[in-house]
Amino acid sequence: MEILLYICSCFHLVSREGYPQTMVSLKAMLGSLISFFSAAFVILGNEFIPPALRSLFCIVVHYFFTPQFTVIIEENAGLGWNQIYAAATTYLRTKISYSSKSKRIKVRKTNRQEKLSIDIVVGEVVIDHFENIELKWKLNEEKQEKKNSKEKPRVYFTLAFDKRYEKDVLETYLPYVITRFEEIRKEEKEKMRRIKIYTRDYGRVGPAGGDWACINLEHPATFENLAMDPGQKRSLIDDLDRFVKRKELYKKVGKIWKRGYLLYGPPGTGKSSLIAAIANYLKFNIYDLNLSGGRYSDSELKKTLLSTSNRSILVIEDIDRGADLVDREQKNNSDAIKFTLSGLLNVIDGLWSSCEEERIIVFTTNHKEKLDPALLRPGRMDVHVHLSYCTIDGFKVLASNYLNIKGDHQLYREIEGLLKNVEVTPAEIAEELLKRDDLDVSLSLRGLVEFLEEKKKKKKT
Ligand SMILES: Nc1ncnc2c1ncn2[C@@H]1O[C@H](COP(=O)(O)OP(=O)(O)OP(=O)(O)O)[C@@H](O)[C@H]1O
Repeated sequence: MEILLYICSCFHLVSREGYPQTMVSLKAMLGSLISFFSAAFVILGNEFIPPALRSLFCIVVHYFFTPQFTVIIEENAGLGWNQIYAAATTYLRTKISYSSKSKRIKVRKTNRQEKLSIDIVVGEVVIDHFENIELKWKLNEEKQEKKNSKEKPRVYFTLAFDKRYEKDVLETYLPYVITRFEEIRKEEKEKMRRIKIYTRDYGRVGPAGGDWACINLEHPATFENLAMDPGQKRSLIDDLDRFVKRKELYKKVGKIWKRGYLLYGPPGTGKSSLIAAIANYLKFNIYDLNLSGGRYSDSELKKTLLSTSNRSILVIEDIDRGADLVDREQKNNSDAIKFTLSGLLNVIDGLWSSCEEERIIVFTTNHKEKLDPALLRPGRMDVHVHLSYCTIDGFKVLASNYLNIKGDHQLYREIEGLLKNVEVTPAEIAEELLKRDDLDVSLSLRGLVEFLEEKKKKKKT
């Protein structure tokens, strides 16, 4: 009798207490059957069935019969939008790839986007894994029941997973999806951000200072199209990457999160182009502070600097003219600018010490030798980048930019030999390569060879 009651309870025909059940659902029956056979399988199987077959059975049973829990995420939450729905839409984009199992995906791209953006399609399932939980996302659409209804179809996500993880999914996974959504949105916004270049408009701005006029930075310079020594370029990119990632380190060691770069070299070697390339790379705005053109008192200067934003590059060009500033201060002339370059850097340090975000300061000069060595020390100018006359590596970048030459060319040996003997700036070469209307590769290179030979002759005489 005991055994009979146990079997019946397994089938939910009677309750464990022995009372008959009024309703027996097919699903419950199936579940009970599985548990009954599983129990029998385990008890009998220990003796008669090989272990490999037993564990395979357990996996199959677990896969097909583990109770699933489904969360429904509607597009709207009452009158407002459902944040989890929006978060899931964005988050799942990062989970679908060309190689995913989805049979259909949606792609789109605006002219401001660099890459295709991929979206989930109605009816498709996207599998995600979080810790050891498998999550099945599906986008669903239900047409409105009323015929000719103009209402939009009801769109919602279903998120199915093993019921055991209900708490983890609701309390940890979904908040994680929202956090990722916010991060992705921030990254996307950064990518779409138009970089601006700010400058002081002296004609318009009064002596109190602080106002900057700005335009979009449309400078096409990037690290790819910049003619520079490849090793130097790599180490500069690495330095920038390291710097922007080190917020916590700077905080821990009590240093202002700023980095100073000194770009030096003859005119036309790409100092301004490099600044634009850095701004394009980091998506930082540029503030161009022309010291020689402005007359600032200490307080004016502070106001001007305080009105610059975080995550920006402050550019102070031609700082060798700073020697002029020092001289003028020493003369104690009341009309003169009331600071030295070193004083300016102290002001900057003071103002930026309370900044939460990273700042870059770039100095340029054609005459590094004229600068006060105290200014060149790390902390002031952490990285010195020498932009020099064109080498064969730099020339190849220019040839690729201007003439679309990707590989080698028969005139390269000759050009390489000439570049070793002639001081020519990338700006001069760019000019030569642009001279011919048709941009015929061989004619342009031949023209460049003639130009370099001419320069070489002049050098000798
Ligand atoms: N390294 C380079 N790579 C690619 N193009 C360059 C480079 N250097 C110069 N050019 C070309 O020459 C033009 C002028 O260069 P750029 O203004 O960057 O030089 P600069 O060193 O800042 O000169 P200056 O000291 O006179 O301000 C650029 O617009 C660009 O077309």
